[in-house]
Amino acid sequence: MLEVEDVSKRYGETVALSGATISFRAGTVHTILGENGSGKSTLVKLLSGIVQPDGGLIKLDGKPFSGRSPADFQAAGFATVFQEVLIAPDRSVTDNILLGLDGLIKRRIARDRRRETAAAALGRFAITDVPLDAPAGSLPLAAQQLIVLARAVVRRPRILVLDEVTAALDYADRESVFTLMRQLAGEGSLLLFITHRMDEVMALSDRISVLRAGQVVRTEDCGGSTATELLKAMAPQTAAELLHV
Ligand SMILES: Nc1ncnc2c1ncn2[C@@H]1O[C@H](COP(=O)(O)OP(=O)(O)OP(=O)(O)O)[C@@H](O)[C@H]1O
Repeated sequence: MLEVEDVSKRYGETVALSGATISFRAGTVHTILGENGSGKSTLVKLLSGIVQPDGGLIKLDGKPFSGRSPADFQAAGFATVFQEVLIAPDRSVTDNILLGLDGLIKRRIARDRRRETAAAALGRFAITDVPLDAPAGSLPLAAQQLIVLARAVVRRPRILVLDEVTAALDYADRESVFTLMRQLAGEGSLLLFITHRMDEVMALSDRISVLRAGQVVRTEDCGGSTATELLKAMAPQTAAELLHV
């Protein structure tokens, strides 16, 4: 469904990604595992149109995808939830969830349906009650994280990229987000899940790619390696220190 082929990205002297090749399948949760600085966020930015690769190709449904901007990627069915919570603090929760959607689907959602649409998106996974009319900036970080997740879900993306999104959430909401991810994958979407939490990786993933120093060092089905083997692939030095191997 989605392929990243031999993709490279440098920032000045720093090589953030080097010859990265990963094939992603529809209907799967595909986890990208890597240490800080391994290139995960760069991959996320490439797959949301925020940065362009220096070389290589992104393919969608077997054809080169030439999107150059976030709007192009959104129109092609991508949605990304970033590590940093991006909200319009003075706007209501409803406005924040529907932000940009009116333009995207080329029609305005009728006024009376706005709250209903926002509530339905949140209702798919949020356990914590999030007041729809409150200014989003007045709410705790965890509620803001739920808002940006709902903003992605309401678009019904084919490809949903979640970059370290569970850190701010409490246990119940986190579990519920995981259930949603499995549901969306079951409905045929591709879920790209960026994390460095091994417990989440093993519980959720269908496929796993490991990034190290900008390179994809392996892609395999979950269960192909133990958590220890994945840790060794991701961070050999840390693994050696922790495991005395
Ligand atoms: N805008 C930038 N300018 C210069 N260097 C950058 C920039 N963005 C990323 N880098 C560098 O590129 C490399 C890969 O960074 P990236 O943020 O993709 O890694 P990451 O795995 O997402 O790390 P983290 O988990 O800390 O977000 C790092 O060495 C980083 O310092």
